[in-house]
Amino acid sequence: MAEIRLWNTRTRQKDLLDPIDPLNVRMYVCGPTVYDRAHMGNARPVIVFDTLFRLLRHVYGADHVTYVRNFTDVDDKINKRSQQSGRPISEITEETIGWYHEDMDALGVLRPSHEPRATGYIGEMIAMIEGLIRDGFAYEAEGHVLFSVETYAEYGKLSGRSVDDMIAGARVEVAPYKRNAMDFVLWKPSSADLPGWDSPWGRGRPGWHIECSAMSLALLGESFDIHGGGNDLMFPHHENEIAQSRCAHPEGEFARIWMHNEMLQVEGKKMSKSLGNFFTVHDVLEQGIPGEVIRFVYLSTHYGKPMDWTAEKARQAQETLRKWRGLTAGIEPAAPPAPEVIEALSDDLNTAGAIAALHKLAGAGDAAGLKASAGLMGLLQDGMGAWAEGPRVDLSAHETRLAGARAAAMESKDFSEVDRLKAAYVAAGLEVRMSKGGVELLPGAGFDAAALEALK
Ligand SMILES: Nc1ncnc2c1ncn2[C@@H]1O[C@H](COP(=O)(O)OP(=O)(O)OP(=O)(O)O)[C@@H](O)[C@H]1O
Ligand SMILES: [Zn+2]
Repeated sequence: MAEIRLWNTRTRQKDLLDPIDPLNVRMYVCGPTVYDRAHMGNARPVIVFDTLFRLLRHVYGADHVTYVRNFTDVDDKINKRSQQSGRPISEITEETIGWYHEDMDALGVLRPSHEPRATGYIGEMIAMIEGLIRDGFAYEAEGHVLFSVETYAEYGKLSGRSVDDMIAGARVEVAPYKRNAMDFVLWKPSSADLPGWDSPWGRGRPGWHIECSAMSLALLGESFDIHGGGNDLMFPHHENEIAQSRCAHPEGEFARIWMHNEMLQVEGKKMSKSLGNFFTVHDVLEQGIPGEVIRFVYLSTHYGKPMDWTAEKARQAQETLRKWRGLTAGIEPAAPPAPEVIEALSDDLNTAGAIAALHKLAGAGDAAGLKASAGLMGLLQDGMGAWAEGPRVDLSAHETRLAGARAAAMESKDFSEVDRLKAAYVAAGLEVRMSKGGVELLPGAGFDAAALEALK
């Protein structure tokens, strides 16, 4: 059996994955807050942990892995969206979850074993909060329940911060009823116009952090193998999850391995809704970029490194996938996938190394090995390759035509025909490269063969 090693934020080293129960390897990943379409940054953890899910299923057996990714469907951002738009909350969350499934399916992502919605686990959250109050880890104040960070000596250990650092670095909400500025909300009161549930502390709603603690406990138990999410969640969200879960169930370990993906960036800054520097997965798919091209681009960079999305990366990925789709058309995948690919993935999910191994398989003409190994990474899946089908247009005739027009224009000094052709090629989704050496036409993501046909 392949040995899987994963970088563990908690221990700051690559740890061997030694499942608590190899017959049920368990992973929890923080999912989206559902009030808007997922942006390209949000897709990164989804693709990363889907690839890990696929590897775990391969190594331990598809029936021996439980993967939970939640939907946060109660949150102040959702309330605000509802108030601004005048639409009911349930309508917004249902619609957003539908979009999320559509978009992630298009990226070749498997549905997790469970996709719990926070609103389905309010009773479990209340029970956990009651236990925390009973055991002295939390207190009630003015209708709120707060977790007292001073009661948990290891608070801040995951991200390696002291409580003083955290106070200095974080935008902590100062409230008169807090005993310590770092204490965080487990439960808060709801006015009549906000969603609320009856509780021992009056009608209210949960804080964000307790949602993940309650859902992971209900579906995975007190101890499980892997917890994942973006590194933007490490503090405070994951510190708070740990504090709540470890104090509510001191006999359990909560999560053994903590994995954090780095951010998708735009000009050196995290792509985020608050900065407004985002574009959605839906936008990119609508531009005609196939989902598996997006997936390939993401997997080309190790999850632990920041990355940018660029049109050039997408173009190269599309070219490679087109070639590989041609090579593997009608071929049955070999079983099992190539050992080099499994080895790379087992080394802290080295997807870039695995893609290098796929290139070698393709270079050696091992179509069956390529298909099986790419399949393990969610690439070259059946039913996702329609974009690569259909007759390939012979661009060489167009290249000759443009080169001829240019040669004529050099003589006549009238470049109007060259300009007309160039504009038509660009409009058809081609990239036009003209140098002294010659003319090259490269199909981009939005390539439209029909538009070329129409070119007179
Ligand atoms: N730029 C990014 N790159 C990679 N992962 C990201 C990025 N932005 C958010 N994520 C991840 O997306 C997942 C969903 O998070 P969530 O729904 O809370 O995002 P969000 O709060 O809507 O995003 P934003 O940070 O833009 O407000 C989390 O695991 C988070 O770490
Ligand atoms: Zn979480």
